[in-house]
Amino acid sequence: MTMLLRSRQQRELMPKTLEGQITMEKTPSYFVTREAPARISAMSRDTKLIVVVRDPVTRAISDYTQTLSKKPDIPSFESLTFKNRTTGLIDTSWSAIQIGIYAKHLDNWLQYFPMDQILFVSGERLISDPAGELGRVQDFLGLKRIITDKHFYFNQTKGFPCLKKAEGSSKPHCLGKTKGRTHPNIDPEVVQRLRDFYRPFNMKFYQMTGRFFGWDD
Ligand SMILES: Nc1ncnc2c1ncn2[C@@H]1O[C@H](COP(=O)(O)OS(=O)(=O)O)[C@@H](OP(=O)(O)O)[C@H]1O
Repeated sequence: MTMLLRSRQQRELMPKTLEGQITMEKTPSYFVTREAPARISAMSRDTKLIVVVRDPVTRAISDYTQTLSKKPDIPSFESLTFKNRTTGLIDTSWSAIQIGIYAKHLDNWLQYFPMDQILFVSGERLISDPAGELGRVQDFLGLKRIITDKHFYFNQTKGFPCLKKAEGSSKPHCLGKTKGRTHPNIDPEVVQRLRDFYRPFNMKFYQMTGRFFGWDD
């Protein structure tokens, strides 16, 4: 569901939750949609919010890779990055770049939700230590730590951790074909320019969340 609904409509679409159950909904665009915090807060002020974030530069390239897979004729990443390549002025209106300005989006959410109702999961740690990251998610949701490192194995071919057994099955489960696509090589100067661009926003984001995500090493 990518469309944002009015709070009453949205509540009606959500399954009924019994005592002891948690209803979850996942929509990537909520985090960057201006109206989302007000509407979700109107639906329920107690909603807990979980956001997976990764290095905004890699995120932008991943976003571009996804679009490229659907529209192979789009201009290069390098040309979309700049408003003016000569002056190095970055096109912050390009969604692939805009979405990675996490501190700005978080500011918008903090108008409606306290920080302790928002959990940021590290996309990098989700790959290198899935059980550790999911431990944080379970704690945040007030759940027992049921999912541990025993549930995962690292699949070298896929380059991601996979579940040893999928829910209701005895077979392993890995991420689908559209996850972990190979990214195109991007001009290192453009990557560096983007690193410089994001650094102050990343610093602000680390400060706001109290977590150092390590994107600026
Ligand atoms: N579990 C887990 N751990 C770490 N990384 C993950 C995970 N699931 C998805 N991904 C990566 O996120 C990128 C986009 O996937 P999404 O599932 O968010 O896609 S979507 O926005 O819902 O369409 C996509 O990035 P790329 O690998 O760069 O294409 C996915 O690989």
